[in-house]
This record gives sequence, structure tokens and C-alpha cells, in this order.
Amino acid sequence: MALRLVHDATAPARDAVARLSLPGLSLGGTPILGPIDLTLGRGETVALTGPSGIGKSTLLRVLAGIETRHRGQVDRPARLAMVFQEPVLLPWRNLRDNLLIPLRISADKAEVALAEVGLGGRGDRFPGQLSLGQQRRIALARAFAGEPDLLLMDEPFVSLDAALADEMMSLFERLRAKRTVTTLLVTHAPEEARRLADRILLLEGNPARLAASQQTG
Ligand SMILES: Nc1ncnc2c1ncn2[C@@H]1O[C@H](COP(=O)(O)OP(=O)(O)OP(=O)(O)O)[C@@H](O)[C@H]1O
Repeated sequence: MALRLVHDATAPARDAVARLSLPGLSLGGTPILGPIDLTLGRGETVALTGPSGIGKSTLLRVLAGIETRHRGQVDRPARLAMVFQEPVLLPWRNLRDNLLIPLRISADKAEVALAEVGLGGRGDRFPGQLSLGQQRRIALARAFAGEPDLLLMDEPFVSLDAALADEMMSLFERLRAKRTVTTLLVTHAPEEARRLADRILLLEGNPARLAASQQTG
């Protein structure tokens, strides 16, 4: 799919679900992020790219409300989910409980969520009995089962072999097609960004700023 460079890095095509307006952010006395304005529109998938250490995860954490050492304005919806590089499951709880406990959903709903990611009927298993790919599927299932308005994903498909990464991206595409969710996806992989995102944002400079936006299609 062809890429087109546009100069308005922040304008969403649809109504806003989340907004971030920072004058900048310093951590431990070091400026990390410069002034940044970002608006995420309803239902869009936005990829956030840039070199290692530039501040992508930091920006994601600010948006999530995990990093609070900033000034400026952040508006986020109440229903928010995160997916990290590591699946972050409770190893001493079975798969069903890994969905039930954080999300407070019914056992029936947890079973539907497991089935959606190809793990139906396996709710009694423990994370340690699963492959890494299956654990990552559970992490995706959990994120979507909470029916978030905003989904923040920090390199969720990194360090998987090509076939597994493709399978995980297909799974994400299937889950995304079933509901309206706004997604901010941090990724190093241009092909992943092009495949999944409506807009591609680039973070660059020191301190980092949103330099440009590319749109697919
Ligand atoms: N809690 C912290 N205190 C001080 N500096 C921090 C803190 N968290 C991150 N940093 C610094 O902020 C910068 C941006 O880090 P961040 O993890 O956001 O980058 P990134 O673009 O996500 O990198 P990567 O692609 O390698 O994951 C780095 O220089 C990092 O060392």
C-alpha cells in the first residue's frame, strides 16, 4: 500500500477519543519529550514509530496515565486497555481467572474471549502450560474482552518469528473488526505499521517531537 506524507500530524479523520497536549516532559532532569499535541479519532489505528530510546513508550505511558510527571492536558476514555511486549499474565491463576479477575466479567464472557483467540475450552490451563504465542493471544483476548474505547499497544508483536507475528496481526485485525476501538500501536517495524495503521506518526529529535504523519491508502 502506498504511503503519503501529510503535514498535519495530529488531525484525526473522526471524532476524538483521546487527546494529549504536553509542553514537554523531563525525566530525572533530562528532557525526553518536547511539545506534543496528539489527537486520536474514534476507531482509528495509529502507529507510533521512531528510533530506540526516543520516547515512544514514555508517550504511551503518559497517555495511559502510568507516567504522571508531566504538565499539560491528557484526556483519555475510562475504558482503556494496554498490551505490552510481554504478555503480563498472573502465572498462579488459570487462563479464565486471568480474564475474570482484572476485567470482572462473567465466566461465559471469558470463555467467549478465549474462543475468539483459539483457546476455547482451555480456561483451566495455567499460563506456564502455554507457548509464548498462546500467552500473547491471551493478552490480546484480555485487552479486547474489556471492550476498551482506547487500546494502547507497546510492541505487542516484537521478537516473534515471521509466521507467528503474521498470525498475531491477523488475530488483532479480526478482533478489531468486531468492535469500534481506537488503537495506538508503538512499533519499530514499518511493515507492521503499514499493514495495521490508518496513520503513522514519527517521533524524532532531542527532545522528541512528533515530526510527521504518514497515512496509508
Ligand atoms: N523513569 C525514567 N526515568 C528516567 N529516564 C527514563 C525513564 N523512563 C524512560 N526514560 C528515558 O526516556 C527515554 C525514552 O525511553 P522510552 O522507553 O520511552 O523510548 P522508546 O522509544 O520506547 O525506546 P524503545 O524503542 O527502545 O523501547 C530513554 O532515554 C530512557 O532512558
